[in-house]
Amino acid sequence: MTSPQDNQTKKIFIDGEAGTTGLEIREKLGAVAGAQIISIDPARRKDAQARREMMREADLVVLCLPDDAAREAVAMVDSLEGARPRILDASTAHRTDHAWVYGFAEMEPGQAQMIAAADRVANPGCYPTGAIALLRPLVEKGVLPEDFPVTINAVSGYSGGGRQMIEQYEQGEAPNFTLYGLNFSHKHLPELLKYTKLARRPIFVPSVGKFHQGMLISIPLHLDLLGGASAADLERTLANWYGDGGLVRVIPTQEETRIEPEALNGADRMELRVFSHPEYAQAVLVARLDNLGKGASGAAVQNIRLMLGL
Ligand SMILES: NC(=O)C1=CN([C@@H]2O[C@H](COP(=O)(O)OP(=O)(O)OC[C@H]3O[C@@H](n4cnc5c(N)ncnc54)[C@H](OP(=O)(O)O)[C@@H]3O)[C@@H](O)[C@H]2O)C=CC1
Ligand SMILES: CC(=O)N[C@@H](CCC(=O)OP(=O)(O)O)C(=O)O
Repeated sequence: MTSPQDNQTKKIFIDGEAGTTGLEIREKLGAVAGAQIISIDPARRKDAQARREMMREADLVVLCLPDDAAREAVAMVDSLEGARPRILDASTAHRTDHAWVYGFAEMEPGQAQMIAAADRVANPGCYPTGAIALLRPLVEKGVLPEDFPVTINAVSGYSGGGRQMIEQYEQGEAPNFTLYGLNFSHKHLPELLKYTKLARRPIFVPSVGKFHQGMLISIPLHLDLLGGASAADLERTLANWYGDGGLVRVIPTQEETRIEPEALNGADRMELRVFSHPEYAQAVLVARLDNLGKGASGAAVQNIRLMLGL
């Protein structure tokens, strides 16, 4: 017999549950009332038939897979007969696909409602979460011209590279610090361009350091090239956009002159700051988040709750 309680329970299959992001989502969903995780036999976690069976049973399929495997998983859902689970994809595969809703609830008014109603939601990338949060309000409000030459610097903990990179670091086989993306073609650029609304391709210089998780995204600006906008204008625009008490918060910098990436580890929120010097007319916008939190599993659980009304 089914109780009303059971009727409200939503079944969630995490394809890639054993990976870095999958494990974190599973753990966080344990605390969400009404979320029932249906798990695959670990011995069959890459078996197409076993995965299809789970997909058929699920209300929502969460993909925590490499891009190609995520595309294959979507094709598997599409080929199911008589079942149409909704999909949340944590990979890069569908983030700029018009048929998918971008899963950044705070990106602009109405986005959370679009996520709640969507069949297919793409979870944002970790670096784009910070850069889009800083840039989009400024572009939309006309404070930053859309063709402004923007450079996005960023540093991530090594868990951002998934299981393989974690193993390299933990076996002592990786350098302390590495700049990368120096082919100007990092996989996040299409997503950065589309959702910042910048018309000029930004220069994106990511880096990875010898710490497990945590992330900073920083964007230096010469304010005299901004047509009169002051650092206070930038901060006010961001503060008005995000308001108080949400997961994206604008923090006044006061006397701070440094910031480190690990302070939000384990948290699902993100902090935005505008560092500046009035005399030199220079500013640096900084976003701080946990790449595994608001940059991955935190955003995923936020989207799961929106999609399933939990
Ligand atoms: N780590 C992070 O900070 C972030 C990650 N993401 C995205 O989330 C996705 C997952 O990343 P992450 O968790 O870090 O990666 P991991 O490598 O840690 O995990 C991926 C998991 O998928 C499994 N897998 C691979 N191919 C298949 C397949 N064909 N069928 C079933 N399972 C498969 C892997 O198994 P095995 O290890 O045995 O190959 C592994 O368990 C990626 O697309 C990534 O871009 C998004 C935001 C941030
Ligand atoms: C340190 C590191 O390697 N980070 C990854 C980004 C994280 C990732 O692959 O996930 P998302 O695209 O879903 O954010 C990279 O630069 O490819």
